Amino acid sequence: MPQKQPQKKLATGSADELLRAFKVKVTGNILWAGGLTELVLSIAQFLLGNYAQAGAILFAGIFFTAMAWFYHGQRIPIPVRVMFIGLLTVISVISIHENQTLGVYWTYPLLVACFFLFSGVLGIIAASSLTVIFGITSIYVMPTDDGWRIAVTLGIICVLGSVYVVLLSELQKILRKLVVTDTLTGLQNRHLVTAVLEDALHRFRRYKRPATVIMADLDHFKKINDTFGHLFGDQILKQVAERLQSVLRQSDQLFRVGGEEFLVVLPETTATDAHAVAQKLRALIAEHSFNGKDAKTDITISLGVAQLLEEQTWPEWLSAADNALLAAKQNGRNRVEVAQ
Ligand SMILES: Nc1nc2c(ncn2[C@@H]2O[C@H](COP(=O)(O)OP(=O)(O)OP(=O)(O)O)[C@@H](O)[C@H]2O)c(=O)[nH]1
Repeated sequence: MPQKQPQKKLATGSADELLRAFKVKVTGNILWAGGLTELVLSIAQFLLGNYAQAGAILFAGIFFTAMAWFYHGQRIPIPVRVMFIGLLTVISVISIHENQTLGVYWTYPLLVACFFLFSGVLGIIAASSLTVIFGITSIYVMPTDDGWRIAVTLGIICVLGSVYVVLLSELQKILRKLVVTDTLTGLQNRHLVTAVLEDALHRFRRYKRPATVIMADLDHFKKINDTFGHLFGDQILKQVAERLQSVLRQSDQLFRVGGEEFLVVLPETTATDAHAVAQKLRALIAEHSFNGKDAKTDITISLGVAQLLEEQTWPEWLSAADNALLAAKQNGRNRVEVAQ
């Protein structure tokens, strides 16, 4: 039985872009909200007669609002985010020192904001640092019951937030895998094809490294479905995927790009070598029968090979392989054709 090779790790293209755009929006909104809240708070402190605090908060408010406006719709650099948290931490520490318990209220939202402003481990590090700083300050300023209570509740929020971040990152990994995986065969689906082809194109243009694609399509698959049923057809597709994968190298990428259509991207491979690979794939499918739950059948596959050419775009490259596949079908199926 052919061995299935592990899938390679790759960026998820548009799924990652969506996530990045969402993060940009969230961090941008936090900066806006933080800046505007500071402006309002500075007025309140001014009216209460706390002029030094009002001045510090006003400075922070103007700075953050300006940053939010400046980086509107863009990724906010980490140093700016660190400044945001750092400045508010200093203000909170002063506030705890001046107002005791009343000053502690602002530490909780600030702690939670760390998890939104920084992703993954960075968020946990930022929140832990704040917990330590606010905890020590509270115990120092209010050494009896209050200080310890505050330190413990801050610690609990930090731990819960960290657990949530880890959970979220695991969930993100699973979702990323689901987005790029064909659920029937376990192969990569067409989601990553563009990224992989563009990468090959880049290597070709920059380092003159060859790359070739093989477009493969099962022959008369409709007949298999019609004769044995769709479930049997699914079993065949799974087995075909396993057989194809078993022949390929670790560096080759196999995709299921359509119902009974597969794409192989072979980096560092010329059309001559890819033709040999395609022949091997063809023979592997044609030479042994496929066993489903209640039936057994023979099947063949047609393949089109195209090496990336100078001045070709990736859609033109793919289209060349498609045309070669069409030629293979027209010339009798169960054969390999190479793009001219
Ligand atoms: N079982 C199963 N069948 C599928 C799946 N996706 C597509 N198909 C079937 O694949 C068949 C493709 O048929 P055609 O496009 O006519 O191609 P063909 O019969 O293989 O003929 P040629 O490609 O010309 O050799 C259709 O019957 C689809 O229903 C799937 O996920 N599972």
